Amino acid sequence: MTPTTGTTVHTIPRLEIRNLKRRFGDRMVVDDVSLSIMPGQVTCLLGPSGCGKSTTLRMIAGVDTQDAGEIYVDGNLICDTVFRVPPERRQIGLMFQDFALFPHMSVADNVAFGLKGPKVEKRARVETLLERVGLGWTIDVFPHQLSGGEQQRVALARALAPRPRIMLMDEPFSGLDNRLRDGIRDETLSVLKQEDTAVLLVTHEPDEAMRMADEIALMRDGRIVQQGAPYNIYNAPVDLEAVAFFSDINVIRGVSRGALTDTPFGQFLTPGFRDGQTVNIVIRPQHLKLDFDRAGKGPLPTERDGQAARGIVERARFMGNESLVEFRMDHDGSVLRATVPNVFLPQPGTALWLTLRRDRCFVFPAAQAHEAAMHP
Ligand SMILES: Nc1ncnc2c1ncn2[C@@H]1O[C@H](COP(=O)(O)OP(=O)(O)OP(=O)(O)O)[C@@H](O)[C@H]1O
Repeated sequence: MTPTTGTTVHTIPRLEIRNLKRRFGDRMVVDDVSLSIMPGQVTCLLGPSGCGKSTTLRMIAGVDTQDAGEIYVDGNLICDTVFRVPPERRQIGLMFQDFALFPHMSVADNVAFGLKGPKVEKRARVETLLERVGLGWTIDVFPHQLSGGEQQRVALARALAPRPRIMLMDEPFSGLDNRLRDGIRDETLSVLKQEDTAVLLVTHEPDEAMRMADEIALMRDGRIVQQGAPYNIYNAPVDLEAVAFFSDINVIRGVSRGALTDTPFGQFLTPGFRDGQTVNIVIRPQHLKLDFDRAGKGPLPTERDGQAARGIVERARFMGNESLVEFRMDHDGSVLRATVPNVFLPQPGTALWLTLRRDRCFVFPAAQAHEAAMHP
C-alpha cells in the first residue's frame, strides 16, 4: 500500500539508500545496506552497539563517504562514489543525544539559527514550531532556564526549522530520564508527522523502536537482517537472534527426523530440515503455560499446546506487572523461564508442569558449530 499523509499520496521515497558499503581497515562496517523511507514515515535502524548504525547515518548526512552504493532524495541522486552533494545542501536535519543549544542565545535565536529570509517570516516559523513542541512560552528565555526535556524539544524545533526533508536522529532520547522519555518520544513523533518529514532514527533499544517506528530495520554486523513493521518483526522474526533482541527467550533443542522433531513437549513439524539436523525451538517466557502437579501427573496433551513437561521451581521473582519463575526441567536439567501476569510466586522446590503455546514457538536451524559439537 502506498503511504498517505493527509490527502497527499507519495509514490517516490523521500530517502532511498541502495547497497551502501563502508569499510574501515579490513572490516566491512556497513555491508550492502539498502532501505527507503516515505515522507512522514519513521524508520528505526535498530541493532546492538557497533553494528554500523551511526556510520550509515553519517554517510546519509554527508559527513562520511561510502565506498559503494547510492543515496537518493525524492528520486534524485545526492551521493554515489563519484558525485556528492555537500552536507549543507542535502536538506537533512540532524538530532543527536548530545545535542547542544547555544547557551548565550535565547530559545528563539537558537531555533532561528539555520533559517534564512526576512525577519518576520523567521519569527513566524520559530513561533509555530515552539507552539508545536508545546514550548511557546519559552521564546525569550535562555537554555539554562529549561529542563533537559524542554531543551530536547527546543533542539527538535531547531532541527525542524529549515524544513528538512529528512531527519536523522541518533539515540536522541537516551540522555533523558525514563519518566520524561515516553512523553517526549510521543510529542516528537507527532511533530515529525505534522511536518511530513521522513525520519531515520538510530537506536539500540527495542522498546524505543517499537514505540516510534512505522518500520524497523534490524541491523547486525553491518547488514540489515530483517525489515518490516514492528508487529511483523516481533511476531515473525527471521532467526533466533532476532527473537532474542526483543525479549528473553527459552530454547528447546531437538533433532529432526522425517520432518518431525521430538521434544519433551511433544512433536514439532520441521519441514525443510535434513534428517539429523539440530533444531532450536524458541519461545518467549510469556508463552509458556503452567499447570499444577496432580500426584505426579500433568495436564493431558492437547493439539494446541502439545504435551506438558515437569519442572521444579528454582526461584520466583515479582517484577511489577508480572512474575518471573525459573524452572529446572526434569528431563534434561535445563533451565526454562516463564512469566505470569500479576503475582505468582511458588516456593522453590515446587513441581509444576509446563506447556508451550505452539502458535508462539519459532523453529530455527541450530548454528552449524553447535550441530557439529552435538553430532561429532
Ligand atoms: N572512523 C572510524 N574509523 C575506524 N573504525 C570506525 C570508525 N567509525 C566507526 N568505526 C567502527 O565501526 C563500527 C561501527 O560503528 P558505528 O558507530 O556505526 O556503530 P553503531 O551501531 O552506531 O554503535 P553504537 O550504538 O555504539 O553507536 C564500530 O566497531 C566502530 O568502532
